[in-house]
Amino acid sequence: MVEQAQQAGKSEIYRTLLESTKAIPWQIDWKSATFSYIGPQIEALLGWSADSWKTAVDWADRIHPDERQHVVEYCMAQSASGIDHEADYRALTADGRHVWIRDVVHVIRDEAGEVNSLVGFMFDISERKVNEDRIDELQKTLMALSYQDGLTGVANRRRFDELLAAEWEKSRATGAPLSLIMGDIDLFKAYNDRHGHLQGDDCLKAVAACLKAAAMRPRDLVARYGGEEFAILLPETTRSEALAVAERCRLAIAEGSIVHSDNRLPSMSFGVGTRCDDDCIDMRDFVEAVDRKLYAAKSGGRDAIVA
Ligand SMILES: Nc1nc2c(ncn2[C@@H]2O[C@H](COP(=O)(O)OP(=O)(O)OP(=O)(O)O)[C@@H](O)[C@H]2O)c(=O)[nH]1
Repeated sequence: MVEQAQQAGKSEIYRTLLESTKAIPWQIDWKSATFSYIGPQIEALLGWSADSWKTAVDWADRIHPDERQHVVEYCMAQSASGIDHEADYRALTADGRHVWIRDVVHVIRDEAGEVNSLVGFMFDISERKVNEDRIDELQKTLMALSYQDGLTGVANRRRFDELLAAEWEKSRATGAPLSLIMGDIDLFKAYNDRHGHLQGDDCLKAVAACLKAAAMRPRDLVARYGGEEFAILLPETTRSEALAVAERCRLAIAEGSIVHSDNRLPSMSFGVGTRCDDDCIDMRDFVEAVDRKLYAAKSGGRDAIVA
């Protein structure tokens, strides 16, 4: 009698403890797939009353459709194999929102070793998920910034080098032409001396914008190669198409100006090269050859294109 009373007292303590935690305890009978217990705290979290959780189907129906199939299949397979497991998913609330849940599941076996029931805790991990999403976003932003020129916003040298290597390999493998334009602002030192370094910076930004507007295909890449030199990588672009892009760049700059001061932009010289099947030289030699053409355009009088 005393033992029974003690036992009942203990159960009461356990229940009080279970129902005062933030984690939500639950139990499912494996054979009938019905809830034998779920903590009343579930209502505060999701809005569904404890007695509305009758079967495993109620649980599955309240999982976000994007992860429902995966989560249900995974939990069923682990449970059937008698393996403790956990799953993260968005649970539907009674008012149509979703809350990120981590369900931690323990498999209880009977004396014969057969799965008898599942017991677990649901944890509200929405705050953690929000933080994880923020960290993911920050990482993406950092990644993008590490490939961007801080002044002009176009790709930086690092991005250019990586993409050139990748596009070079693609071009070699497929035989598709790959073109490169190298452009350098003419007499930029004099421009800086006349207008000041800050106006020089604005000039670089305006030039970058003109080049971006001229290289329009999705795979084209405008990069700041260094100082006042820019590179434009043009995958699957023939020599004559690349020449047309270079001419568009030259004209855009001739017509462009710095927005706030209305100062005209200095002219720009360009070298253009195309990797074709028959002149499969080394990638570095290719870049150097295009650079030599650029300097030929400079020594020929500037504001010119040499292909
Ligand atoms: N404002 C500004 N100037 C820069 C930047 N990077 C390089 N420059 C300047 O660009 C100028 C390049 O001068 P040079 O290499 O002598 O060539 P140039 O005067 O353009 O003459 P050519 O190339 O022969 O037409 C230098 O004065 C650099 O200081 C930058 O980020 N901002």
